[in-house]
Amino acid sequence: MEDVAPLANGRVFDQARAENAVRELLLACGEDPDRDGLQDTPGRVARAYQEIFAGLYDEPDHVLDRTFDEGHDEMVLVTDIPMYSTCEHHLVPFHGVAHVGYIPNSQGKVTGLSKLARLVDLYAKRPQVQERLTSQIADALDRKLKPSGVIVVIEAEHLCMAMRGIRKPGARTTTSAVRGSLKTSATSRAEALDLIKGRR
Ligand SMILES: Nc1nc2c(ncn2[C@@H]2O[C@H](COP(=O)(O)OP(=O)(O)OP(=O)(O)O)[C@@H](O)[C@H]2O)c(=O)[nH]1
Ligand SMILES: [Zn+2]
Repeated sequence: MEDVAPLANGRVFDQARAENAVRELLLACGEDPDRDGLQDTPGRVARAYQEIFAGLYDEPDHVLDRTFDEGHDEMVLVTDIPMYSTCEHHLVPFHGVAHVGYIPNSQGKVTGLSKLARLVDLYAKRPQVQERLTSQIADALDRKLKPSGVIVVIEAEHLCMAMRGIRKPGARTTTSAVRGSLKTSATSRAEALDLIKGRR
């Protein structure tokens, strides 16, 4: 792999800089980055961060480029999409599941089901807060599919609240974002939430 890999969206991942930063962090913590066991760590951590933040280099709208006119104008909902993201305050993971649904527009414009999970992954692989992650997924669907309604619900555990700080492992945060008819119609929204809650 080249040291500075040019990636989409005008951003680059600077491997050498990231390695140096990890080495500095180890030194700052009082560790010896040259001891056996840590020698390859800066390179490894840098490569891991390139993967963990891969969504910085992708254009979300491209995920939804392929659409089909299926004439289906009722709810499409994918639940329990596994989600791993990184809290931008502490750079530790928050993880859980995302539920993503939409009601196609009157032309019945739909996208592939996997694209909903791809969209979750793309935005999750950035430094994030859960609220923004949830809205960004909803807004991308709204923008590209121009659906009648969108709902995104994310349930996650934040390791910054579990392994440090307030130390409440198991505490779960739920966020939702609704757009269009799923925002304006309490009945449609209740139907979607029932499908999400009753999925097991
Ligand atoms: N709203 C929101 N807050 C988050 C998210 N992830 C982490 N946080 C919170 O961000 C806050 C940062 O608070 P600070 O007081 O600046 O940082 P801190 O001293 O490390 O806070 P503690 O975690 O309470 O120890 C904490 O309350 C975290 O729980 C998120 O996705 N959404
Ligand atoms: Zn945090």
